[in-house]
Amino acid sequence: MRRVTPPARRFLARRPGVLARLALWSLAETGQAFLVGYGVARAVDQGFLAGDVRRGLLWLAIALVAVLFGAPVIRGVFTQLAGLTEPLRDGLVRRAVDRSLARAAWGGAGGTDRAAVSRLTNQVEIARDSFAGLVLTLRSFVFTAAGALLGLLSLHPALLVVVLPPLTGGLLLFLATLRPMAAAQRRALAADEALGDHAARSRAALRDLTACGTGPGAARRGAELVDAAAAAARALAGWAAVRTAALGVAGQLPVLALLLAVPWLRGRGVTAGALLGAFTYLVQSLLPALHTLMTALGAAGARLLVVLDRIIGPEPDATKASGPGTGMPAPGHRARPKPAYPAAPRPAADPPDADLPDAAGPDSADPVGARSPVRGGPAAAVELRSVTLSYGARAQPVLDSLDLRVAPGERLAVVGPSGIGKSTLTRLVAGTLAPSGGEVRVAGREVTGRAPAELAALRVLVPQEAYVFSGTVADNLAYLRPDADRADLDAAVGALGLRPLVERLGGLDAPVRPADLSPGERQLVALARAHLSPAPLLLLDEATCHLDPASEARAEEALARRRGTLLVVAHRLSSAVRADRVLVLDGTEAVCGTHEEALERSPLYRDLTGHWNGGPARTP
Ligand SMILES: Nc1ncnc2c1ncn2[C@@H]1O[C@H](COP(=O)(O)OP(=O)(O)OP(=O)(O)O)[C@@H](O)[C@H]1O
Repeated sequence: MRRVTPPARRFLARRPGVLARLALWSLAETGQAFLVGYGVARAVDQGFLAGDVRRGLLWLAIALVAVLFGAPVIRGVFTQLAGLTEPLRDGLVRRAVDRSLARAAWGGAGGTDRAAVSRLTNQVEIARDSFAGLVLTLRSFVFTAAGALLGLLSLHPALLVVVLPPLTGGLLLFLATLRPMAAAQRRALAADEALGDHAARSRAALRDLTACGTGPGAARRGAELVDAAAAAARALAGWAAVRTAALGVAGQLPVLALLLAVPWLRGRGVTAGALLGAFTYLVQSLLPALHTLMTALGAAGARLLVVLDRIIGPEPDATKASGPGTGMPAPGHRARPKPAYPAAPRPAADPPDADLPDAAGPDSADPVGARSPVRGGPAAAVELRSVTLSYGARAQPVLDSLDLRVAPGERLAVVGPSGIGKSTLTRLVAGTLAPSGGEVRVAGREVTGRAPAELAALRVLVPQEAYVFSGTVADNLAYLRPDADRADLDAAVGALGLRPLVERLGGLDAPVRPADLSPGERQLVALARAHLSPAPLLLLDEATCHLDPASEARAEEALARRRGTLLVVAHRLSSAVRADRVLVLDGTEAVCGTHEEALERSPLYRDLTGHWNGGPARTP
């Protein structure tokens, strides 16, 4: 109230003409309210009870004309009302836009004010409608009540003694609920905005969520916000119930009091006509006006205060806007930018290979919670046991009873014609696809059904379409290893041949706009990120397809030098030749061996190498 009152006063003070015209039309309402009860009272006392039917009918006709006169009065009021509501709406829109632009300017990229849409549309409309409703009802109540109370006084002062106490008592009771109701309304709006903000951020970060496997975390946060919004709405409904009870008391008690006081009033000389007139005032004018006022004040008034405060009140503290639970950076957050979900599960910050079964001692940390099933010997880096995969109950299997064992530190190239199942195999090994039959193990641990965070500790999958997010170069590189220092980042940049790109962008702290990078450059960034990852298994699914042969060779060599196992879906002969072994997928057949063995045993591989060499198929 304190914050909203001064600008509201200034707003009204600038429009004396509109207010004067509104008051004139409202005065007509006072006369109308007065005449309705007064006409009924005189019709009874001086007309029908006095045996003068004509006079009675004349007074009734006067009361009727007063009622009918209500229509042009309301029309006049509405015409003047637009002179208040429309400038208010324009002013609020201007204010909301100014504020959002200012926030965007402070926040820079990612610092935009996502609640602005809610303020510009929903909240401004709420303010305009609530303000119009309030002006209408408040004004109507004041002028109608003045007419009705004047009428009661003119009929008999004793009538006021009976009617006023329950009326004011009910009003006061009602006014006492306004403050807690406004607080509940504020909480409900805040919860609504937080939910909207979360939904907008989640939509913008869908790729991050999928890439990092943080979808369940974001969904949990969304569910919390939905619960909070529901709780706020319930609290609001609770106060609305209290207000309705207060309304009942204020609305019905005066009539009841008047009924009970009839003998007492008669004893004080109140005539039957005056009593009827008093009931007319209550039932026809005062109580309906009071009812509308209470409803409007309780709902529209509380809403208006809260919404005005959000639009013209002080800026919320940006640092508080994203509490620790939100997992979202605050608008204007300038500290080292992180991907949209910093709480995303990341691989354990152990040194590289700490997770390798052969590197881990008996007491070393076991983030996945399982050990090699083979006692005394190192588990295979990748192990497929009779793995079958069909995309559908009746579909032909893409992989059929495939057995494979890749030793720790080995480099395996997977080759085969388009659509044969190479990506399917990498997704199975990565644990993002469950086999229809058989078992997939990475570092001795079955991957199917594991939580994304556990999978992230075991392997990194770099797909063909490399993912680069808005942030600095360093953010992008260190995403899978947040504790990497400058020397680590620099080493990865050098190893992957990324230095010209980093220099062109302006160094490790320079911002990256993914759209400004070529597909090959994006692949280099993704490969350097994978290079830094502590996960012991690297899966490259045509992750170098946009690189020239020299860059590809350099990247693959760097990734192979990194301690750990490398599984590469190859699209060039050189890639297969560099590998320790080649897995040739050929429908239901699969051949696995060194390059020479594969050439010898697989006609398909011979065809492929012939094609890759640009010449006819080669037979050894
Ligand atoms: N989600 C899916 N639903 C149904 N079928 C799919 C799905 N994903 C892949 N397939 C089918 O499975 C087969 C193997 O696809 P996969 O992407 O694994 O082949 P690939 O060897 O990686 O092909 P490419 O070299 O063209 O990338 C294809 O016939 C493909 O149409």
